[in-house]
Amino acid sequence: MAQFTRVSRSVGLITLQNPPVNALSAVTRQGIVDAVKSALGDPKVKSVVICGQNGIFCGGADIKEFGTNITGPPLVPMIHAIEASNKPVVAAIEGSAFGGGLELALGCHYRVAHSKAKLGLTEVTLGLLPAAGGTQRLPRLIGVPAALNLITTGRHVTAAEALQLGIVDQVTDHNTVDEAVKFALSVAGKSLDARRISTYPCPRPSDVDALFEEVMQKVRQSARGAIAPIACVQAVRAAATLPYSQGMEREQELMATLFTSGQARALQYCFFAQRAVGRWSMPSGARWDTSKPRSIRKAAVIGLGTMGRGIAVALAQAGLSVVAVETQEKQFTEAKKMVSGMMERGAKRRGTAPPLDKITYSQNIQAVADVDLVIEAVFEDMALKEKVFQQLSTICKQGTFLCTNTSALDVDHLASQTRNPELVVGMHFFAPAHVMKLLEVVYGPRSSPQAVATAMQLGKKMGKVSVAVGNCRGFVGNRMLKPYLEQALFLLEEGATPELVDGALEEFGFALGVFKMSDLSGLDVGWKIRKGDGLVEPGLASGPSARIRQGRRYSPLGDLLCEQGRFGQKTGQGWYRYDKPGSRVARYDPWLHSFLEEYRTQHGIVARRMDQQEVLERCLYALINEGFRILEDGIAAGPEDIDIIYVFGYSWPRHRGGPMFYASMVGLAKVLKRLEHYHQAHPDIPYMQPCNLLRRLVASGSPPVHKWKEAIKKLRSQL
Ligand SMILES: C/C=C(\C)C(=O)SCCNC(=O)CCNC(=O)[C@H](O)C(C)(C)COP(=O)(O)OP(=O)(O)OC[C@H]1O[C@@H](n2cnc3c(N)ncnc32)[C@H](O)[C@@H]1OP(=O)(O)O
Repeated sequence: MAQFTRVSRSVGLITLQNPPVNALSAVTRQGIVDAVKSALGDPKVKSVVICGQNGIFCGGADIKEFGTNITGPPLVPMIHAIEASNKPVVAAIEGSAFGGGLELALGCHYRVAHSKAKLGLTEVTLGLLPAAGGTQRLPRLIGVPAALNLITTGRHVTAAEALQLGIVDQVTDHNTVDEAVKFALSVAGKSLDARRISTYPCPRPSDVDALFEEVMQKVRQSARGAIAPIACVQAVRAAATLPYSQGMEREQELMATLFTSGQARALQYCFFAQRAVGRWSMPSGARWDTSKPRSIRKAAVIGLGTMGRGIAVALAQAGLSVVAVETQEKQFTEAKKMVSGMMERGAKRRGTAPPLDKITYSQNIQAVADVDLVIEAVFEDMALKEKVFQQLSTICKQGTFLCTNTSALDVDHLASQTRNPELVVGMHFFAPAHVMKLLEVVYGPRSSPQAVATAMQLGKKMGKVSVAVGNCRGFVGNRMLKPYLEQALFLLEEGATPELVDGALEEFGFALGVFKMSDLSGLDVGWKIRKGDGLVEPGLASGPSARIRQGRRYSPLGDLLCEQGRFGQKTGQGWYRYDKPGSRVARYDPWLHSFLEEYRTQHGIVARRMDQQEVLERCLYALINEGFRILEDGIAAGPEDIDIIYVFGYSWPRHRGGPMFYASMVGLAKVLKRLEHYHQAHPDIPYMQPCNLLRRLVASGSPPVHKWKEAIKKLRSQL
């Protein structure tokens, strides 16, 4: 709702009251319409201020209403009535003014913002466009290039930048509402002719066609198949080329196509899923709201390889004191230099001072004796990690949380090396750890709720999206990646090329296809793991049995490349060829293609043609099937956890909502049918055998993704 009061005798104050973010729900819109009517009808009111309660102006349209039959007064005429008012209306912006919130402010005649406020037309991040006049007013106010930048990215601007761009008229460090009231008193009775943005001519760039063509090309490239940014460009083009009323019609038309699109549903699902993962629970019944985290002031990182360095930087940037330990001399010297460089570059980007003094370095593990939490990031070797955990358990003060950054190893086994296994959890960061947003917090059967709560809170402090998951080989992300990578190799054996597979996945929306990604990460990483698992058999025996290992189909292609020293980008050769070691542009490699042909001949495989559809189905459905197994095993609490891991850690295209959401959009029955088909065709690939949970969900009528958690609980209780 919205409340109308009169302050300073002649200022009508309209306060949006819809906690927590004053979203523009039907009731709130009705409240605003009524309050504006009261203010304009009150002869004592000479000017009006619109603000939001609890320090936040407005979080925009109520996203929860989008999937429903929307009632109440629409935003466009409501904002238009405010702009058309003959009494000056001032927006008092505290906290956030996002989406429809900023559009409401743009309908006001003046805007006063607190210095800490953030503003943005964020609709594009939800698969929409600013359809309450935002695409038509903003370019008229700040010009086409700046408006295009804000509208197509949805980025948040600070009050200072908003002032510089001309979005706000005044920035204050004081009480924003008081300042806005003063402002409103000062403009009462003044002409509003020059204050209604919709009446401004849109500044027309000299060569509109060339500008929009260039922007469209850039946006298409970065959108990776998302349609909303493209519609945003089209809407702004309408502002630059059409009168306001026709521009508004175009805005509405474009919005109508987006509103019901699967992409908007996917992006809105991601918005809520990202928040839902913070409300974690464990099979023991422990939960986010009943488990109290401990405050961590001083932390240690053991091992300053690539991951350890990134983790140390992330901790220091979050304001913690960090003890960084590396026992190897060469790595120690190199790491100190690298870490300082990373912090300096980060600080330069943010315009702050680098927190260099937050980190102390040591070559002696004893230096961690007084820290509150340790993150072990040594080489991925169980024997080495066991030793580190045994040492930590004796060195650290009572109650220190011991965390491992392992990406796949058994967290419970590491816990068993310590005196207090309840203090042990996994904190699985993604490279580069100071940049990537995802953190998997892995609990073992003995991890205490407090240890999980503490790791989750620490992740939040570091600006991460933290997801609590159970302990199994590869946890959620890497466990699901295995069948995906495996399928890609099998496709190559059967006749595909890295270009075909990567092309299909990149068209689907991944930033990099599976082979380019492997070249980037380094092929030797997986090779070492496979060697450890006893899967690698050097030499190339022929015949089908050479491709069966441990009773299931196996492709040695990756091993054969590694045997040739082809480790990917770092060696200049992998699945592609690079101009020199370390180069990033993947080029077609004739050697690889002859190698694949030779391999097929040697193994009696007749290459067949395959299309992008098969590539997508085999790679993605194998991954999704494993996702269902993870849900069945209770390793992830719900589909949202899996989806957020994939969107934030594995570049799954956000506009497709994550693998489990994608499966629900494709239709569970179809996913099941295709898995059955591929399993029949390839009975030696166990990953293709449809998971029981998937079968049971289909049998129970394929409930929508937001009902899976409940359905799984019910299915479990029937067992
Ligand atoms: C056409 C379309 C138009 C006109 C639109 O306006 S589309 C909506 C555009 N608005 C946004 O994109 C803003 C979305 N919200 C945020 O970015 C943030 O919530 C915030 C910056 C406003 C506040 O952040 P924070 O303080 O961290 O709080 P949370 O993000 O955790 O949010 C708190 C709860 O509020 C729910 N919420 C937030 N925004 C909306 C909204 N616009 N509609 C409905 N609900 C909203 C959010 O989901 C949290 O609730 P729970 O999920 O935890 O129950």
